[in-house]
Amino acid sequence: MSSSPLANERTPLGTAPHALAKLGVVVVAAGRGERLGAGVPKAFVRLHGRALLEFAIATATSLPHAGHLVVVVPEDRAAEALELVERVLPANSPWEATVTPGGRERHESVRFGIAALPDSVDTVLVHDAARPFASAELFERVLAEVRRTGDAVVPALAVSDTLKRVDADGVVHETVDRAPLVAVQTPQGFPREALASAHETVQLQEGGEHGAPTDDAEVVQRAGGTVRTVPGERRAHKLTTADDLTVLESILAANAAEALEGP
Ligand SMILES: Nc1ccn([C@@H]2O[C@H](COP(=O)(O)OP(=O)(O)OP(=O)(O)O)[C@@H](O)[C@H]2O)c(=O)n1
Ligand SMILES: C[C@](O)(CO)[C@H](O)COP(=O)(O)O
Repeated sequence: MSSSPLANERTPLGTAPHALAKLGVVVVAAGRGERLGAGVPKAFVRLHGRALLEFAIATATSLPHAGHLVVVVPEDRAAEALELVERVLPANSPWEATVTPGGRERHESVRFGIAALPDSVDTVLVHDAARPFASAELFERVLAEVRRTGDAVVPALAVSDTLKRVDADGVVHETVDRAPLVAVQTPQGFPREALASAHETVQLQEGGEHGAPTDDAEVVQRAGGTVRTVPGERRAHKLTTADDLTVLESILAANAAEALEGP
């Protein structure tokens, strides 16, 4: 960080001055976490004394690139998020950071995040704060594939359970072939222009036959773009319900030295 993110009021919530950033990372942390029901947004849930958002910021800004990080948070959490950014980013970091308010739906928060990136950013990784232990290697794998292909890229894991189609009463109608199915994670990577214009297109279509898109790959696909996959990883597990806390605790224990390393 070239100076404190509070030093320059470029957005309503504060920003650092920016140089020639080419990589942008948007960490979305503005969800309400209703399925978890912790009483605080998931990004601010603490594991071993640290907010989930802190882990995501630390990993994103550990990438060996000069980049610009945008953290998208609920408006009333902006000051807390700025404090986290200041704590995590070392004074000599090549990363600059902006905190900006989110929207009602995830795709709106991403759109606001993209808008807060400096013009010099040409490639964007969008990451859920709710996946705090996605590794730097995963970020690099996605980024390399975006730059190699010029397409959108998402991390994907094979589905390991047998899948059934059921009706509203829970009665099974058929077994679904799982061979062509994958579960996708974040970070998801995109050429900036493709992502920004896809979000504009989807915003105009809102209220149409499709519901709200749940990830950015879907946004790009709806706009006619190609989305590729790279191998995902178990440690990029998402906090969705209370059961996931146990999974995240075990991932943290398995990667404790690295994940709990102080700034
Ligand atoms: N309006 C929203 C909704 C979601 N997110 C972020 O998108 C990620 C994944 O979303 P999800 O798991 O659906 O989070 P929540 O919306 O918080 O969860 P819930 O649906 O249970 O309320 C999270 O890091 C969340 O903070 C966001 O920035 N803005
Ligand atoms: C973006 C995401 O993490 C990809 O799996 C996911 O779509 C988040 O939203 P969800 O509604 O919990 O699937």
